[in-house]
Amino acid sequence: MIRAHTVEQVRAAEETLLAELPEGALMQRAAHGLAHAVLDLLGGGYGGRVLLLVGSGDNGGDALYAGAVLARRGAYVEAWLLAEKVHPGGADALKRAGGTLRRLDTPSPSGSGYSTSGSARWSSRERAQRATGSRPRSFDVVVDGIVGIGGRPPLRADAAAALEQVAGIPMVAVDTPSGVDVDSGELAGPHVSADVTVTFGTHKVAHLVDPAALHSGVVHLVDIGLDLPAPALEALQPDDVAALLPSPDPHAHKYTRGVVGVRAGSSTYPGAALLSVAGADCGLAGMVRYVGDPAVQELVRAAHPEVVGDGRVQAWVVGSGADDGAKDSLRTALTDDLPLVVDADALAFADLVTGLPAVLTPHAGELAGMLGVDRADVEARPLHHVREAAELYRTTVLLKGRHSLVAEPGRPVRVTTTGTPWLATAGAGDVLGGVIGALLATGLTPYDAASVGSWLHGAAATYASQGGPIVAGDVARALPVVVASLTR
Ligand SMILES: NC(=O)C1=CN([C@@H]2O[C@H](COP(=O)(O)OP(=O)(O)OC[C@H]3O[C@@H](n4cnc5c(N)ncnc54)[C@H](OP(=O)(O)O)[C@@H]3O)[C@@H](O)[C@H]2O)[C@@H](O)CC1
Ligand SMILES: [K+]
Repeated sequence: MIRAHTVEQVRAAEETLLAELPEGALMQRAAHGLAHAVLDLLGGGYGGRVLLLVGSGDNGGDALYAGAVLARRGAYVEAWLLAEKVHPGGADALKRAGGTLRRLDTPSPSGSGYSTSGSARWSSRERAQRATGSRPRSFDVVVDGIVGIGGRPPLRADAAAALEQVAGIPMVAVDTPSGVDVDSGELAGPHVSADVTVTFGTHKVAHLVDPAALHSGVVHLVDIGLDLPAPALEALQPDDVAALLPSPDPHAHKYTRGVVGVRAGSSTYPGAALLSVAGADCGLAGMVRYVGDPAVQELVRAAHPEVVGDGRVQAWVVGSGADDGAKDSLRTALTDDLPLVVDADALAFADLVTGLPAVLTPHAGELAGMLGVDRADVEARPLHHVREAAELYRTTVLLKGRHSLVAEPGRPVRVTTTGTPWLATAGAGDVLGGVIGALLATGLTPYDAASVGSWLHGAAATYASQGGPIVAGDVARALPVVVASLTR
C-alpha cells in the first residue's frame, strides 16, 4: 500500500523522532536520499551540472546538503538563494564542498536590497537574470528546494521568475513540487512541474491527487524512520489488490460465488447494456443477470450467452444508458435491499441511496451536477469534492478521472494510480460499473469493491493498450488476464 499523510501528521511524527535523534540527523537522511536520486538521474556525479533553487526553510536545507554531496562527487553545483536567510548549515556545507552560491532575493522593504544586484525597479524576471549572471540552459538538472511542506501557495514572484529561467531543464523536486498545495493537491498560480520528486518519510497528498500529482513526476520515497498514524490517503498496490480479490474455494458453485444483476442500457443506448454486462461478466462473480428492454436483452444474450434474466442477485448495477428509465430502475433495484452501483443517468437520483451501501460512480461533470458546482471546480479540487459527496450521501463515492478517488466517510480516500490516457474512451465507465458490481456481488464492501474495481479497470486498460488506442470492450476482455496475473 502507498500511504499519504497530511503536513500536520508529518510534523507530529517528525517532532517525536527529532527528540530521539542527534541534531541534523533527519535532514542528513533526507539529503543523502535526495543526492542519490539526482546521481541516478545524472548517471553519476562527475561532470554533471546541477542547479539548486533554495528557499528559506528546511526544504532549501535539504537541497544544499544534497548539493554538497553532489559537489564532493565531482558535479558542478550552483545554488540560487531565493531568500535573505537560507539554511546556514546547508550553505556552509555546500561552500566547503566547492559549490557556488548566488543570491537571488527580493529587495528589502527599505529599498536598500539585500541582494548585491537586487533593485526594487527591476521585474522579478530581470532580477533573476541579473543576479544569476549564469546560463541556466547549461545545467543538466535543477533541484527544487524552494518550499516543501512549509510552503503556502501561491509561490512568491522571485521564485516564479527563477522557475521561468530554468524551464525545460529536468527538474527534481525536494519533498513536493513547490507551489502546489500539499494537503489538497490543488494548484494556485505558478508551480514546479517535476520529472522526479524525492519525498521523505511518507507520500504527501499532492503526490497522488490531481492536478498536483500530474506535476510530481516519478515519486521516490526515502525512508527516514517516521512512525505515522492512519493515513489521509492510500493507493492500492498489486499485493493489496490480490489480497482483497475473491477466489473460488474448492466447493464453490455459481451461487456461492455471487450473482450480479445489471439494469443498464435502453433501446436508445443498447451499447451501455453490452458494456456494463461485459464488465460484470469478467468472471469474478459466479453469474450475471441482465434486466432491461427485451430487444436489448436479446443483444446481450447474443454477445454473452452465459448471461441470464431476472432473478435473485447479491448486487445491482444501475443507470448507465438507462435514459428515462433510470429512476424506475434504481427504485426497483432498491426494493431488494442489496448493495448497488449507481452510475450515469441514475446519479441524478443519488439521494435515494443516501446512507445505503452503494458505490456512486460520477465523472467530474456528473459530480458537479450532484453538488451544484461547476465542472471546472471539481476538476481543480477533486479531493475536496469527492469527500463532500461522500459526506453528503453517507456512502461510497468514486470520482472517475486520471487518478480516480474513492471516498467513504471515516476512511482514507483511496487513489487509483493504474490506467492510461487511452482509457478516456466511450463506454469505459460502463465496464467499470460492471466490474465493481461483480466485486460487490462476491461480498466485498462498497469501499473495497470500488477501489479494487477501479484498480483492475486501469490495469486492464494499460494491458490492453500496450501504449496504443483501445476501446471499452478491449478493457473488459483484458480484465481476466489482469486478475490471473494477480492470483497466480
Ligand atoms: N518533516 C520532516 O519529517 C522532514 C522535513 N524535511 C524537510 O523540511 C521541509 C520543511 O521545512 P520547513 O518547515 O522549514 O518549511 P519549507 O517547506 O522549507 O518552507 C518554509 C519556508 O518557505 C517560505 N515560504 C512559504 N511559502 C512560500 C511561498 N509561497 N513562496 C516562497 N516562499 C515561501 C517561508 O518563508 P517565510 O514566509 O517564513 O518568509 C518558510 O521559511 C520538508 O518539506 C522537507 O524538505 C527533511 O529535512 C527531514 C524530514
Ligand atoms: K520543493
